[in-house]
Amino acid sequence: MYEEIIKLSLSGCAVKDYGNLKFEDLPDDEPFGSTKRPRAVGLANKQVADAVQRVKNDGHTCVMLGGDHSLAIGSIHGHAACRPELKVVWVDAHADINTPLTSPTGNIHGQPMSYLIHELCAKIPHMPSFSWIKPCIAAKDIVYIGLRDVDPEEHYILKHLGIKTFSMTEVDSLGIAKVMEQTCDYISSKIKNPIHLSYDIDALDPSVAPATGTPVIGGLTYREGIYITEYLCQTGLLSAIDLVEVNPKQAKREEEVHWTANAAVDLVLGCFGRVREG
Ligand SMILES: CN[C@](CCCC[B-](O)(O)O)(CCN1CCCCC1)C(=O)O
Ligand SMILES: [Mn+2]
Ligand SMILES: [Mn+2]
Ligand SMILES: [Mn+2]
Repeated sequence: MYEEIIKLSLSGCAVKDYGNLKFEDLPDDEPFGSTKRPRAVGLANKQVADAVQRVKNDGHTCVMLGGDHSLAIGSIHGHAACRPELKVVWVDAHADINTPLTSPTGNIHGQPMSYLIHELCAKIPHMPSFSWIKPCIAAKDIVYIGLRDVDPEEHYILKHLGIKTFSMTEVDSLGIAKVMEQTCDYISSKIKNPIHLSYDIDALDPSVAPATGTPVIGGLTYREGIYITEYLCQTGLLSAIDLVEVNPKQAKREEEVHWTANAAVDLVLGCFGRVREG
C-alpha cells in the first residue's frame, strides 16, 4: 500500500504517513456470545479512533487503509469527534449493520455501523473494550452504494430506520452518474457537510477485486467504482476515506493480488483528484 503514498505524492498531494498501527495479539480473547474477538477489535478501534482524530485535528483528509471493515468503527468515531456533522457514504456489497445479536456469523466486520448509529444504541449489548464507543451518526446521515448481499435482519434495520440505499439494482436502473447525483443531493441538500467515504473493496466485482474476504458476484465495474471517487472528490467535501478488505491471503494467484491492490490504489487516487482524462 506504500504505492498509494508514493503515487499520491507524485500527483502533487502533500502526503503525511502517520504510520501503521500495531494491534497486539490477545490470545485468550473469548467470544462475547457469538461475537468473535471482541477485545482485540474493541482495543484496535480505540487506537484507530485516536489516530483519525489526530489526523483530522492536524487539518488533513484522512485515509485509513485496512484491514477489515470493523476498523470503520474507530475511523468514523474518530472523524465524528472532530466533525460531528459528517455524512457517511458506505460503498460495499454488504450493509455491515448487523448488531451483535443479529449477526449470523459473529464477525464484527459485518457489524460496524450498528455500534455507531444513535437509533440502534438500545440494541447493542455492553461488550468488553467497546464501552468507549458512543453512537455518533444518525440514520439520515448515511447512504449505501453497491449493496447485493444483505442479511434479512440487516434489511429490516435498513427499512425500519429509513436508511438511503442504492443497491446494485439501482446502480443498474439509474446508472452510476444518477446514483452519485442523488447521493450528493441527499447528503448535502441543505448545507455542505463533510463526507466520510467508507469503501469496501468488495463493492467492486470479484473479476476486478478478487483478493478479498467476502466476494459477491454482480459488483461495480472498475469504471463505476472509480466514478464514485471522482464524483465525491469534485464535491470538495471528502474529509476521510476508509479503503478496506483488501486481503492478499484470499487471492488464488499472484495476479489477483495485483488486480485488487491496483484497484484500491486507483480508488484512493480518484479521491484525491486523479482524473482519467489525464
Ligand atoms: C452479509 N453479512 C455477512 C458478511 C459481512 C461482510 C462484511 B464486509 O466488511 O466484508 O462487508 C455474511 C453473512 N452471511 C455469510 C454466509 C451465510 C449467510 C450469512 C456477515 O458476516 O454479517
Ligand atoms: Mn470483511
Ligand atoms: Mn464491508
Ligand atoms: Mn463487504
